[in-house]
Amino acid sequence: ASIWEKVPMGPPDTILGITEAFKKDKDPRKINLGAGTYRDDNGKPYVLPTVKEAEKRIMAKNMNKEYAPIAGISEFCQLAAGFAFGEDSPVLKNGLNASAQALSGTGALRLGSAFLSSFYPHAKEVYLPAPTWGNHIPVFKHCGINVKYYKYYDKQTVGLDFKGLMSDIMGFPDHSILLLHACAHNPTGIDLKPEQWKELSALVKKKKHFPFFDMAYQGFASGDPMKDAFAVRQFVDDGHQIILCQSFAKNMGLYGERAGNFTVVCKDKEEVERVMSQIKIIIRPMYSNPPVHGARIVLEILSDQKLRSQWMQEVKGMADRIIGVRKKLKDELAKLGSTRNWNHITDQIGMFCFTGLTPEQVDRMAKEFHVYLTRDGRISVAGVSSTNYQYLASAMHACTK
Ligand SMILES: Cc1ncc(COP(=O)(O)O)c(CN[C@](O)(C(=O)O)[C@@H](O)C(=O)O)c1O
Repeated sequence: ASIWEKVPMGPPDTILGITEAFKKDKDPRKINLGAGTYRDDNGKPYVLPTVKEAEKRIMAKNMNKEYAPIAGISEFCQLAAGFAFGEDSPVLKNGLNASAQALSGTGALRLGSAFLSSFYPHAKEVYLPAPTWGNHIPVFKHCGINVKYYKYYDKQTVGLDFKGLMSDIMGFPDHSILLLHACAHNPTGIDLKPEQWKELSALVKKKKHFPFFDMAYQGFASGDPMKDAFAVRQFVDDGHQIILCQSFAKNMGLYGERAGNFTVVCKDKEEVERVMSQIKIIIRPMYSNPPVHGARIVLEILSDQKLRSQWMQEVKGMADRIIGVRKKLKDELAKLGSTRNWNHITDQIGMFCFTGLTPEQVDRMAKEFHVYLTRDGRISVAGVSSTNYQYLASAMHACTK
């Protein structure tokens, strides 16, 4: 008998498993609306021109392939932190950010939960929005941090349940850890408005809660990275010492390069030293040090004003294409005679549209129409194009009328 005979078959990933099912489908009309990865209007992956230019410059430098430091390429970490907090933020000016390069957003989340698990001086449990990105749950649980939820999505209005959110957060014990999606909430595409972020910040301050920000889509929500960083900058301005997890997977199209940044905002430089020392102690036995190529690309782009502003245009172009497709899809549903209110398709923001389709309707979309989306009814809008939005609308209409 094999030593591993007791190993059970685990379930496929709720998100990445959709792509597997899509690949198996041979029907030419098939559409993949599962994983949150950008596609151009021809349904193809998009390598940003500024990324290609950055790679050319890196090649020309004939760099070596030595290990990066445990905490990664420090210029990358500083530029990434500046991109989030603002170059003129006191956090950067006074060197209060303990920042380490991470294996993209997931890696940063993992460092954050490991750090909290070892050092958070209050209850080791995190409150996640209901619903949230599926991977948030194991990222915390695997580090021994219990997960609970705060009200977020209002099924009736297919919008934000801000009252419910605020009353939950008011009711939690002081010093609770709150996971906050900085922009482009996944899976609902529903974000707080600036006024609501300010109200939430004041309440979090009153309750001494700990804000743990996940910003995986900066630039992808509104098309303006500075606007998308509003919540993070508001909370820091209000004096919260946040944790921030950043990903360059989407806004730079560096999915497979795993370029991310992890920051703990500290009270002074001495605290930064202590915190950095512990972050390095977590990283060393986990993966020792991060891959250099993705970080070098981000560094090339963020450190060159011309390349950086060209990149901002490219990010805006991606966000604008998604916004345009949302409108086309909503208008087509109306044209087909759907009597449902589909305003949420254009009210929502970022990579995802929370359609409101039930799991059974989602199953029909796959089985009868070869359209693949996650069972919570989320579609990755980037998978919709000017050549497939009509077919998609007809499938959605057929499953919901
Ligand atoms: C809220 C959130 N946070 C962090 C990440 C991590 O991303 P990465 O580690 O690649 O930087 C994702 C990606 N989530 C997906 O876009 C998605 O929900 O489809 C997809 O990439 C994924 O891995 O699931 C995310 O949606």
